[in-house]
Amino acid sequence: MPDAQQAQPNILQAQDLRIGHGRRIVAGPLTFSIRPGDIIALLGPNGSGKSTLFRTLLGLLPPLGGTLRLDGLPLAQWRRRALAQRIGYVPQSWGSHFGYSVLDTVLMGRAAQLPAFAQPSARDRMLAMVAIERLGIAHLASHSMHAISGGERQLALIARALVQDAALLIMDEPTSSLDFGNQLRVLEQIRQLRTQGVAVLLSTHQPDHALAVADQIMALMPGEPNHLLGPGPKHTVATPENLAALYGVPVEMVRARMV
Ligand SMILES: Nc1ncnc2c1ncn2[C@@H]1O[C@H](COP(=O)(O)OP(=O)(O)OP(=O)(O)O)[C@@H](O)[C@H]1O
Repeated sequence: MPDAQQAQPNILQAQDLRIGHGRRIVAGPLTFSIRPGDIIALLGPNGSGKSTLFRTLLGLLPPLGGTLRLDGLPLAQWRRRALAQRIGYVPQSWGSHFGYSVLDTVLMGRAAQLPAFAQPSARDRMLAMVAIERLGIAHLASHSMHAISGGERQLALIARALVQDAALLIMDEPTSSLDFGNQLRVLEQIRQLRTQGVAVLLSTHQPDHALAVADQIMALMPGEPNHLLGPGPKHTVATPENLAALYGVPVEMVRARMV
């Protein structure tokens, strides 16, 4: 990590955080911090608590222990709108029943930055179109979100997060339903966010994607409750031994390069 980045104050800091549902602690204690420009990949088998962690970081689930601070202030003290201006979220799927167009959906990303009830401006529309073009879906701008493929919908949701101007983007398996070309395109977009000082925390079931895009990796290791390995430099966390312990299968690694 460059020195300048290390000197930046934390955006998010979790100290001995315990996460879960009701009284059941799924994982913890978790201690990590996220600074501007960090790209951190979160690995963990099915049911290990990745979504539970994201929901906790988004203020949708209360921590079951420890502390969680955004810009130094306990997360519980943040108002929802202010939180949405600081943290953007890219879900795995689009749950809306409304037939919004791709452009309208991406424009919703600007809403967090606008005064309440304000209409998006020409600049907001321009920023939305730029993001749509960056992700290669300009030809779908006027299409309904219901009338495009799952992978195209995911690209639209990533475009929506890009225009949000949030300091931290949380991405739930951002490449899961994308074809090979779009996976590389999205990983490249994520890497470019670092140059804009945006921090990204993303989950993935593909360790090779974590190695391709992240600076640091952390993993929810099996246990009662699950515990955190890392975050640390990617090649020290994603070792064959650690990945074998994480997924319960023998792992051999070969180095390949993404061009
Ligand atoms: N709403 C809920 N109420 C109670 N328990 C839940 C709820 N949602 C998830 N869980 C449980 O919490 C644990 C962690 O689930 P979570 O969805 O966070 O895992 P995950 O790592 O995101 O899994 P996947 O990779 O399959 O998406 C699991 O044991 C799950 O059954």
